[in-house]
Amino acid sequence: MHTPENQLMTDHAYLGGRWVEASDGKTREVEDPATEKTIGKVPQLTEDQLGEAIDAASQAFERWRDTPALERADALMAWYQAMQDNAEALARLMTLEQGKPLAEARGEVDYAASFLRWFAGQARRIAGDTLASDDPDISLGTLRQPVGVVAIITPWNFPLAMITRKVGAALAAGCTTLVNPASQTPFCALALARLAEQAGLNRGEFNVLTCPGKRFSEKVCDDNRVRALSFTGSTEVGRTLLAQAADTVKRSAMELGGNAPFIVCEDADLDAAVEGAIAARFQTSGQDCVAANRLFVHRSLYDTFIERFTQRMNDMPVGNGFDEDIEIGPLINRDAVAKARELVEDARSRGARVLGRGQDQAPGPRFFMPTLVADFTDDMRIASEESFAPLAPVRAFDSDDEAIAAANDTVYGLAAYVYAKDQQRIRRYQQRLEVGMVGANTMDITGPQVPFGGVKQSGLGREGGLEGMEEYLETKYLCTAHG
Ligand SMILES: NC(=O)c1ccc[n+]([C@@H]2O[C@H](COP(=O)([O-])OP(=O)(O)OC[C@H]3O[C@@H](n4cnc5c(N)ncnc54)[C@H](O)[C@@H]3O)[C@@H](O)[C@H]2O)c1
Ligand SMILES: N[C@@H](CC=O)C(=O)O
Repeated sequence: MHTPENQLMTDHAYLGGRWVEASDGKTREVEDPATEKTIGKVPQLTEDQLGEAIDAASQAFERWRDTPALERADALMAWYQAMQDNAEALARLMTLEQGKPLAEARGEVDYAASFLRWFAGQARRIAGDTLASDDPDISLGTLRQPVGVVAIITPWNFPLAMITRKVGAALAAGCTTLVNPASQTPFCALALARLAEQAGLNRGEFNVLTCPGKRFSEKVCDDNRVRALSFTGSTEVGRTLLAQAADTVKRSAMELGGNAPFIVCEDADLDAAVEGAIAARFQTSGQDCVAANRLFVHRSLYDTFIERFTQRMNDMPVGNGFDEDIEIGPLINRDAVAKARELVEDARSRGARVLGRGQDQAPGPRFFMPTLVADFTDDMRIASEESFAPLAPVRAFDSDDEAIAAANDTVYGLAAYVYAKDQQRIRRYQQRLEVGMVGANTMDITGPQVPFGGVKQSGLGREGGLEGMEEYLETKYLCTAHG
């Protein structure tokens, strides 16, 4: 198991600062999606062990919440440094279990580590207020305090960054954390735990608990000591978790699915728009919550856009993420490929034009060749479903009002992109698009310092930025009578 690809690979879960197997010996296999070969096994912790983890995190909270902010910041910085020192091993592990091309995996390691550095800084900026009092003998103020033990459930598409964006903020605030990583990508999470241990987070502040998501969510949602639930994943599972968290009235942060529109206006720089659309649609092999899921192009540019986009798309190398120059890796499982194929067939049967190299060129059962579906209409499934595949539906529009109405015609509201030159037009789009994030003339919108999150059924709350710690802090109001 300890090949050069996976020197950080650990086949034990991390509970209360100890490396443990499942008490009933049960394990689950993890596969390399590119080859479908088993790369290792991780324990499936029992319900009792999850109870032990809650005990450990609760005890750790008693100590961690009173640890000086500077010490919490130092621990996060040591963890950041350990990630940087092991960046290549982490990236290779990610490509192995998640499948993303190595260059993208390296980018994610850097992105993931950046949250630890950012929140190390923010740990020292937690501040309450002094409020104006109507009575000179009474002083009024607020105190910011950590909410307590936080349960965290994360997806497989960004196996490091979706953890550090939450855990960095929670630990900085003084909370302790119980993380349940996606079953497809537990090794990245366990590698993070190894590095956290090196950084001194080894007494229950950060637990990585491998087991089925449902077992984890039922246990933590039932326990009053767990005061917050932070989830990143699909809207469908998010709804279930919100209902579960309601029983013990937990603080809930939800980063859910998207259906991002990518709008190319009549005055756009077409070359930039094509490059932006290629990146926004195909990064992470299309498995990105902020991926451009629907392309809207002004009719005056439509045919040229399709021609250039298709040319560029057909040049993208598809294959194992470890191979040089690969731009599109495998999808996470065969169901994802089957869904993408169904979406294409549904669109074709309703009159769309399907462009691309064809699925018979796919280098294996988990690969989906990048495909453009031209002239999509509202009755097609691709108009409303998140494809999570390298599949780009495009259609023409005639006016900005029409594009905005079409873009907003979805239950999702995570990200949107607009390409245009006129600044007033850009402003209008930014104001009227019903999303949490808008990129204008760029698709590169994320970073540790920005408030990432969605509106409508794309979620509740923001991660990163100044807002990212709010989920993990309570405001206590203090009223003091003097004399
Ligand atoms: N908004 C964001 O920041 C963001 C970021 C990344 C991914 N996503 C979304 O995540 C989805 C893809 O990820 P996915 O397929 O892993 O999503 P998913 O909802 O199927 O799974 C996410 C996590 O939830 C767990 N889970 C599944 N069912 C559960 C249940 N009943 N109870 C408790 N836990 C359960 C899984 O084990 C996994 O760890 C997409 O919809 C994507 O848009 C959103
Ligand atoms: N691409 C997102 C994660 C969503 O899948 C990010 O940049 O944080």
